[in-house]
Amino acid sequence: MLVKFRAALAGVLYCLRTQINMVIHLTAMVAVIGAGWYFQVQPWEWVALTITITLVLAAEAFNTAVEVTVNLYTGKYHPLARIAKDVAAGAVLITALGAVAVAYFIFGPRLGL
Ligand SMILES: Nc1ncnc2c1ncn2[C@@H]1O[C@H](COP(=O)(O)OP(=O)(O)OP(=O)(O)O)[C@@H](O)[C@H]1O
Repeated sequence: MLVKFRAALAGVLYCLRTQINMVIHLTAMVAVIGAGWYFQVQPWEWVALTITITLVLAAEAFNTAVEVTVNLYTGKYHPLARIAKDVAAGAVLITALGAVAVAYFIFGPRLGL
């Protein structure tokens, strides 16, 4: 069990070491938590923020897994490799847009937007 946990942790650390986007997402997460604390958001809003942040980070991790898997399969240009990576990146984009929407609904009114 501990071995599996260590392997999963190694996967997260790999993402942090190699993916600048993961660092950007984590920075945004810290900013959102700070804003939530500053504006004293409601418990249900913390739930929405937590789910949203988790989705974005998980999507980025899956995106990294897809990239590495495609690179393992081929180092050459292949239309399917492009599609696989583009779709995985698209999944991250979808979660990021959702995160912007959630942030807008929660912080927008407090910022007078
Ligand atoms: N083997 C390939 N064949 C065809 N297109 C590819 C291939 N590898 C990458 N691409 C294209 O280049 C884009 C960027 O690929 P890359 O592997 O650099 O992803 P990335 O998101 O920039 O990853 P990283 O965060 O590691 O830099 C992909 O979204 C895809 O459109």
